[in-house]
Amino acid sequence: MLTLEGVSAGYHGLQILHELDLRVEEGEIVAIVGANGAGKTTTLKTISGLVKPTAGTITFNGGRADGVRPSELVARGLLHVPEGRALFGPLSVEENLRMGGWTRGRKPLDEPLGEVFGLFPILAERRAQAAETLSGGQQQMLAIGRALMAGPRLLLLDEPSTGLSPKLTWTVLDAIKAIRDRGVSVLLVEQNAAHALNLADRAYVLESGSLVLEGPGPQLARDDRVRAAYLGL
Ligand SMILES: Nc1ncnc2c1ncn2[C@@H]1O[C@H](COP(=O)(O)OP(=O)(O)OP(=O)(O)O)[C@@H](O)[C@H]1O
Repeated sequence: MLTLEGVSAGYHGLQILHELDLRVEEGEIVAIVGANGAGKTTTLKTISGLVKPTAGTITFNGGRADGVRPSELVARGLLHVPEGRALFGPLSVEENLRMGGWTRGRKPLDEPLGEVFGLFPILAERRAQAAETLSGGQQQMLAIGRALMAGPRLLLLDEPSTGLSPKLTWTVLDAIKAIRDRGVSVLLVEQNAAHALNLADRAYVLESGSLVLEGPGPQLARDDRVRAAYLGL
């Protein structure tokens, strides 16, 4: 579904990512864990076309994805939910969700809207409330819900548990599993390695812009280097 081969990228001539090889298969939850500043967000931005790679190739769903405009990638089913969520604050929950459905053109949005409300019933209850007045957890659900409105094949999620209480974190993590079970692949970036490794079918460890380990989530969680560096054990 998604393949990165030898991908390097950075900002203003400063290289941040070094020759990344990474893949996400259909129906997988894949996590990237790493410390602050390791390049996790930059990796997602490079995949979604917000940062241009300086080397390497990215393919998505059988076609080239590097050098492609972000809006075209969205139309092809590659959706990025950024850290900070980027909601339309003064607009209502329902208006935010409907904006997410722009790729469907003039088709009615009742069906995808119903699916999002089924996944996150709290959003149905709050459908008329301004996005900026939602709690942090509700805003995260809305950001994910808005991406789902486009009918994604792959969701890129940047730190979905940031700022959430433990209970809400589990609500969001359970929703990510439910999304995968509906056939959407997920690439998840998390500083909270315990959560990410627990959830992921496969995971990568990113250190200073290089991928240094790869394996099934639970197996990486048992790796001594991962335990010492990222799980505080
Ligand atoms: N727009 C930018 N211009 C210049 N440098 C940037 C820019 N965005 C990020 N960087 C730098 O790139 C490096 C990687 O940042 P990135 O945000 O990808 O890391 P991260 O692993 O997501 O970190 P965190 O967990 O703290 O969010 C950092 O050194 C950061 O300062």
